[in-house]
Amino acid sequence: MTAQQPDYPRGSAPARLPLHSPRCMGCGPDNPAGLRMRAFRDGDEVNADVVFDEHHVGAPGLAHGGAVAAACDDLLGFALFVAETAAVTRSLSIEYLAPVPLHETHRITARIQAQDARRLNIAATGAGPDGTVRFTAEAVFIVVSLQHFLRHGDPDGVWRLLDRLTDGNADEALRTAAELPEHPQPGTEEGGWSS
Ligand SMILES: CCCCCCCC(=O)SCCNC(=O)CCNC(=O)[C@H](O)C(C)(C)COP(=O)(O)OP(=O)(O)OC[C@H]1O[C@@H](n2cnc3c(N)ncnc32)[C@H](O)[C@@H]1OP(=O)(O)O
Repeated sequence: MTAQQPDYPRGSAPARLPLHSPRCMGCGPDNPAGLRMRAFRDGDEVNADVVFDEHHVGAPGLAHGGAVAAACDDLLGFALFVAETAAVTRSLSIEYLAPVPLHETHRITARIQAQDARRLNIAATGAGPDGTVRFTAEAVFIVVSLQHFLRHGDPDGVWRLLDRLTDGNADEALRTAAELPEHPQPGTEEGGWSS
């Protein structure tokens, strides 16, 4: 059985955020073993519903702790749209407060707690259908330039992501990134997604 991400069932006027990639383990619709989360921005918060299924089993009937951590990491990454900077997870800490049953919808909500130079502290909560918080996450993200992804990842995939984020201006974004220092400061023009 495959997790079916429900349409956005709660809240008001959320803005759907772009995928990290079609095969992203957290948000990619084309990853059959993925979590297929659909992330939304609601003011300074981001959220997504996740339904763990047989691909994500730990103990029988329950989600694997690593799958819960993956869902949190992916949603925390969407908070970068609020910060308007590219960054990567440096540390991630999960509190598993209660078992997470398969096939139940969990709403994960994340918010930036603090930003200091290149360091972003981002926190999330994950609640079951009755609103009970079953897990929380705290992470440190470190701001990086686009060169980080070009140097270490798949340049074609980065190009496609940028093309979506910049309305077809990936060429210019990548050209500009190539002229930037490796680690721009957040809040500067160089630190933004469009740089
Ligand atoms: C484009 C789509 C984006 C989607 C985002 C999805 C999020 C993800 O899942 S990313 C995947 C998992 N993460 C990774 O692959 C990251 C791998 N790690 C790295 O590449 C490097 O360690 C990297 C870039 C984070 C930092 O490298 P480097 O620049 O050498 O860092 P380093 O000098 O050690 O530390 C940088 C700063 O962070 C601080 N810092 C580092 N770790 C921590 C920590 N755990 N807590 C607090 N501060 C820390 C350091 O003190 C330092 O601060 P300052 O600049 O003030 O001196």
